Order: sequence, then C-alpha cells, then structure tokens
Amino acid sequence: MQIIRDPQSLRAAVKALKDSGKSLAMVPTMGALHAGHVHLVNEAAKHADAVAASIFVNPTQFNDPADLARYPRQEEQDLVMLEAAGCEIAWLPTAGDMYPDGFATTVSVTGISKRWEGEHRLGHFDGVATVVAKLLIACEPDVALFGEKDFQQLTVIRRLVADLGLPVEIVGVPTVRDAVGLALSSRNAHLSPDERERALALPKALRDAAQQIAAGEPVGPALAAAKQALVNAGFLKIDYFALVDASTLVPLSEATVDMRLIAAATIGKTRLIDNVSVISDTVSETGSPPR
Ligand SMILES: Nc1ncnc2c1ncn2[C@@H]1O[C@H](COP(=O)(O)OP(=O)(O)OP(=O)(O)O)[C@@H](O)[C@H]1O
Ligand SMILES: CC(C)(CO)[C@@H](O)C(=O)[O-]
Ligand code: BAL
Repeated sequence: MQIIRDPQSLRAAVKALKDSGKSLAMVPTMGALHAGHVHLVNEAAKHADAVAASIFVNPTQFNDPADLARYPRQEEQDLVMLEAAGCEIAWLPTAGDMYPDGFATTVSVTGISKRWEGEHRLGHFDGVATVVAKLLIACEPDVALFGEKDFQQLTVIRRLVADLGLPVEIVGVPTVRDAVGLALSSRNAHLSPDERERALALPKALRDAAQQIAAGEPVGPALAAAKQALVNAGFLKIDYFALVDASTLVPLSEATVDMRLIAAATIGKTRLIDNVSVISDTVSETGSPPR
C-alpha cells in the first residue's frame, strides 16, 4: 500500500494506475477506522481494480470546535487496517494542502443541506460538500463509496456530483451495526460502557417506529412513542426523529412508497445519528393504500 501525503505524489500514483488501465474506487474517511469503514473498502474492491482510501479530519465541517478537538485519531492503526483490507493507496492530505493560504471557495448544496443535520450543525454540509468535491477531483476515482449511516450526507453528495457533473459513480453502502444493533461510528469511542448500553435505544426506537409505520399505524403517535423511548433511555437532547421522503428528505406526516426514518440525539456528551428504511406493507406502488 502506498501511503501518500502530498498532492504531487497523489497525482503520480493516480496517473500510474490510469496508465496501467486500472479502474479506481475511492473511500473518503476521517480516520478512526472501524469495521464499517473496512466494509466500505471491501465493497469498493468489488467495483474497481484498485481502492484508494483518504483520511482527513476536515476542520471545515465541524461546527463545534470541541467536537473537532476530541475527534478520535489513530493514524497508525488506521493504516494497518487499510493495508489489511487490501487498499492500494492511503491518502492523508495535510490541512495546508487542502486549504492553502487565501482559500476562498465553498461548494454549497442548497435546499437538501439546510434541514436536519444542516439545521443542527450550521455550515456542516458546506464543509462536507467542499472537501468531498476536492477529494474527488484530486483522486479522480471511477466510483466513490459512502455509508448510509450518514444518509443525508450521501444524499447531499449525490446532488453535488450530479450538479457539478463530476465523472464518478456514487455508491451508498448499508449501515454496518454491532451485534446488538448500534450503528458503528468513530464517535462511539466517546461512549462509556453505560452510555453504550443506553444508546441501543436509538436503533431500537427506529426499528419499532419503522415497524409500526410499515404496518399502517399513524405516523405522529409512532414518532412520539419513539422520542419518549429515547428520553426514557436517558438521551438528553433529541435534535430530530422524523419520517422523510428517502429522496428529498422532506418530512412526511403519512406513509408513502419511499420512506426513511432519520434521527439524531445526544447521550452524555456524544451526539449519535442513525436511520432505517421503512418498507410499507400498506401503501401500494401507486402511493394509495391497498383496498
Ligand atoms: N457503520 C457504518 N456503516 C457503513 N458506513 C459507515 C459506517 N460508519 C461510517 N460509515 C461511512 O464511512 C465513511 C467515513 O465516515 P467517518 O470517517 O466520518 O466515520 P464515522 O464512523 O461516520 O464517524 P463519525 O463519528 O464522524 O460519524 C462515510 O461514508 C460514512 O458514512
Ligand atoms: C465524507 C467525509 C470523509 C468528508 O470529510 C466525512 O464527512 C465522513 O467521513 O463521513
Ligand atoms: N460521518 C459524518 C461526518 C461528520 O459527522 O462530521
């Protein structure tokens, strides 16, 4: 595995791959890798001849300086994991190369970025869209993979790539969970054993609400019960727990064909996000309830 830190070496490595006729899949990350990231790399290998992963804790997507300061970092272990997963290139750009003096450009995906995470983490998606555009332009992958755990991020990136006409296919990868259902996330490292136990209420509340809504129960009470379950488990702040259209992320008050339940809530000092799809038993393809 080539470990690359400077833009010239990245350009040379990408050119060498292209010259040898190999296709490239990219997995952008912020490091502190876990089995979810390894799964992305394994999936990436199914889509191309070679896989490049980037590790860059992007400062511009952190709205909270304390969150950035305590973001987990474990570069050595990350590199071992990427090599073991069969990555050909590990790219670890510096902040100076990504944001040189005088940097003045922001990529902003309007509309879809403003809700949910965008509302609670002001400027977050401008930071994500800008860095992802830069990462994709620099690495020139044929395909790039992102996790459904960050469902809104995936939606924003699909819009970004379509709107800018970037020549890359975006692949979403279903969320990897631990044995008891908690979505793997680098920030889970901040959870105490007790908080981790109580955090399970989040995927459970999503599953329960999804089941109720899929079975045709009214949406409002299902969401209210889910929020109450989070409060009972000790979640201090629920930023949102909502049923949305899976393509536009517009909130829904009743079931449709293409739905997603999305949630963000804080336990202790750790903010968790999660989501599940809702497959309705009661809404037909035409959008009307079956008779
Ligand atoms: N459990 C998971 N299953 C599938 N993909 C995941 C999972 N966790 C993270 N990813 C994906 O890995 C990529 C890199 O994510 P990132 O490095 O921010 O890790 P993270 O675990 O999401 O950390 P964070 O604590 O910042 O949310 C993103 O596309 C993200 O959606
Ligand atoms: C896509 C990403 C690598 C951009 O910094 C980050 O938001 C992440 O890891 O999900
Ligand atoms: N995994 C999403 C990136 C972030 O929370 O900043």
